[in-house]
Amino acid sequence: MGINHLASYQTMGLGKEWSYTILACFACAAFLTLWTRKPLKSIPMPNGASVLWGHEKTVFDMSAGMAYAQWLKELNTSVLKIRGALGKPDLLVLADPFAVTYILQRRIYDYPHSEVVRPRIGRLLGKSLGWVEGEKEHKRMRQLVAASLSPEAIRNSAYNVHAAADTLQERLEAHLADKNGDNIINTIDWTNQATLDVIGRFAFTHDFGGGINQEAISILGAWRNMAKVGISRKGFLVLMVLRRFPFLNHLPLEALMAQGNVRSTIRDGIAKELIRRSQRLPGESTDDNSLLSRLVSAHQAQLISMDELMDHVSSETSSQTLGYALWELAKDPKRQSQLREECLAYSGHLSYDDSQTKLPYLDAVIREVVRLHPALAYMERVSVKEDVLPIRHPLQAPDGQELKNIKISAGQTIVIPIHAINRMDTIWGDGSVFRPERWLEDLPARDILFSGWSNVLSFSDGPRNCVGTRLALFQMKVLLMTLVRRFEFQDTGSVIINKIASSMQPTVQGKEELGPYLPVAVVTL
Ligand code: HEM
Repeated sequence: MGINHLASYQTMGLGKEWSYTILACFACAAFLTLWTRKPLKSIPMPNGASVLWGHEKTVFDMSAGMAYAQWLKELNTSVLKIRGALGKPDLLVLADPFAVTYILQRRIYDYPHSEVVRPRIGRLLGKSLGWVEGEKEHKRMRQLVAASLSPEAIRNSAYNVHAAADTLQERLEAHLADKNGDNIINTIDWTNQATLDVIGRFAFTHDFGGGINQEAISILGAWRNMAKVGISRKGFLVLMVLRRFPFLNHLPLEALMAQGNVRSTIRDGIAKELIRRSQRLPGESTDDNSLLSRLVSAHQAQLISMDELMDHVSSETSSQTLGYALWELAKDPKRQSQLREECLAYSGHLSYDDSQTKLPYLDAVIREVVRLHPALAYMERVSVKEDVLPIRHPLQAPDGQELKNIKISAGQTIVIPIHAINRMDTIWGDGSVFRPERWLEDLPARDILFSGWSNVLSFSDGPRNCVGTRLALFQMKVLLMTLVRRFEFQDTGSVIINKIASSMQPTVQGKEELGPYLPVAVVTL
């Protein structure tokens, strides 16, 4: 190990002694791993693993999700393994529909989040629905949250989404009138403000002032700092070290503290106040079905803790997806006009029911953006016991035999490369192309499609799929419709490289130091 790597650990805030401890741990771990490395021996592996970082540095260096796509294509396989960083045992990468469906739909409680993802969710969002593991506990939390995100709940609260969309429109109009010519915006900033505004109004009956009042600035600022650290080289090092040595999760590292800051900003800043306002006397009846109201009632009935209660202000995923929608449309003026025409032909605010059927092109655009730009580029899970995974596409073992399933041992880390799966040419023909029309044509043959919402994995699948899917889709439709009716979006020519900090973060090539940035030019119509 060279001096530079030692220096890198020190810049993470670990200090010299810790750095030496980690290096010693690494040396032992690497030795043990190489000595005991037996499982997955018939699974293909790409070339190019480095001794120190395995294949994981390549995954980090390339635009998010691309390395998996490249390896799956090169090896002409739907299952592969990659070398883990710092001597971590090989990771199994699954892009096979049978294996993925088996895990997500049938055995999800045997495949909890990996040891690095779970503490991260805990730090970011607290011990909320996304964090909880175990069937009983998860079902309890899920039931609690799901009713507040049902079609009925969204139908009844659609006016909140409309109010946030109107505010966004007014603010952008004012910004463009004011700036006089400076019309390039970072879409992510604007969509972050709008989706925070939606979740505040929808779930917490709380006004974030269009996403720009002091509370909103603190929350979005904390998210941004977390993302900036997460996408940096330092963030990668921390992630790899934590994954290899989970006990380090409890150290005061800057990258971890940045995640913790997001949560404490939410907790200390607004969550307490929201709860205080919503407290009602025990036994007092209510037909209020809002998320906050249900959580507060559950808290009073001691069904969930104060911690669990404070963990539901999250809107980043919808914001990023919406940002990518504007960026794709900016690069494709013809399709943008087609969408505008359809949206202008619909008068007034979009109702939840109409959003399901009345605007087919808007629906197709949203499906296409969700497919091409999944907010989570991949999911990591760990098997709790030995298992045999079914696969649709048999593998060729080195001895020439056909493998029709994969034996895995307890503790096996599994990567489900959502981004690569969603773009597979073997399913879509032109998987990397933005072509909303594919959703208006016949879909590919059923037996090659994955399951999950709209046959893509962006909202995951099975009992732990995204419980907020309906709200996410409705708000993205309303916000996008509002924007394209009033503004034209134009390409700036910037090359976008996607990075990951919990979720997908677009950056401009050569300007990565700016953090998440997805520029488009905007003109008021
Ligand atoms: C485009 C927007 C969104 C995308 C792409 C998305 C994607 C996902 C994915 C992939 C998961 C599974 C994560 C895993 O198991 O590791 C998930 C879970 C979850 N999502 Fe979303 N999400 C979005 C918006 C939302 C919204 C708006 C809400 C709530 C208001 C929400 C709430 C949740 C919750 C609570 C879970 C955990 C569910 C469980 O474990 O049972 N999401 N989401």
